[in-house]
Amino acid sequence: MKKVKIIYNPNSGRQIVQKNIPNLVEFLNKNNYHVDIFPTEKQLDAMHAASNACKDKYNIIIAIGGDGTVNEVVNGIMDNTYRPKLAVYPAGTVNDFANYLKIPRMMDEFAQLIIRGNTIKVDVGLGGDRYFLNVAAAGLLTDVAYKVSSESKTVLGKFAYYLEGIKELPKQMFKPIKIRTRIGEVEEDREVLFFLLANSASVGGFRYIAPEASINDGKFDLLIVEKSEFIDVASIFVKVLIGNHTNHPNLEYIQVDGLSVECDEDIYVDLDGEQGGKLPMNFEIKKEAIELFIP
Ligand SMILES: Nc1ncnc2c1ncn2[C@@H]1O[C@H](COP(=O)(O)OP(=O)(O)OP(=O)(O)O)[C@@H](O)[C@H]1O
Repeated sequence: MKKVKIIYNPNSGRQIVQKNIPNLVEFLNKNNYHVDIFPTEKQLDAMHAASNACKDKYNIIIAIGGDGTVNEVVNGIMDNTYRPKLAVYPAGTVNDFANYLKIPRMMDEFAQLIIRGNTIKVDVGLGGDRYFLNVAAAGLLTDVAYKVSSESKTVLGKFAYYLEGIKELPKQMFKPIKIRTRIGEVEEDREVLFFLLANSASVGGFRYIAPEASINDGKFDLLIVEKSEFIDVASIFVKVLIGNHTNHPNLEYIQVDGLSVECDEDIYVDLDGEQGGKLPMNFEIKKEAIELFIP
């Protein structure tokens, strides 16, 4: 009998998906799976629960929540050499990675995905001492996520991010950060508004921000927006919506297997939508480190 651990955040997103959990458990039990559930109460609960599930040799972990919960579960799994297969049941406001993989939100479709058992090994990023599944980013707009309260996210969903983003634009728009990047042996001083390392193509609800990204190629897609005037940033933003921004003159878009960023300013790095410490930071990729259920 396969052992399944469900780790869920009762407060993520609009708290709709969580109502399906009893049905999911019943369905899995009927199909001969042993299921234990663990509701999180606070930060890092999901990480510890995932790490314990590895030690207790669960076959499958189902993470139910937003990108923050999924990030914690990934961190818990990556700390162990025995790694259960992971299924992400999206219940958050954005859930980029699950959207990218087209994971269903309907309970019966999601349950079928577990039973069918199709999986793919995906790359996992390491930023400093914390892992990330989808994105590491710093600069313009990245601290938006921290400024949106959990209540407003629950009510407004992902529009809360955009509303908060628009409010923040005038203040932060023209504040470039001085960084020194090292890619392989090449060091470069740059003034940038923003950079991100993406694993999948979809970040922050923008589906095509890293259009060439592949989740198992052992590479990150690095996108750097150089110091720019408002008009250029506006044109990049519009192009990002349809994914034809990558050859914009103010932007660099390349694939890398690692990156190191130095910076003298107090700049936070966002890992999968959560605060992940400050620059300077080294970023590495762990190729095909976790096995994920896919439709
Ligand atoms: N019971 C809880 N109540 C409040 N916060 C929690 C609880 N359990 C965990 N958390 C914290 O909330 C963070 C965010 O949760 P999660 O990502 O699941 O939801 P979200 O913020 O609604 O979704 P998204 O990340 O897609 O915006 C988690 O990283 C965790 O630290």
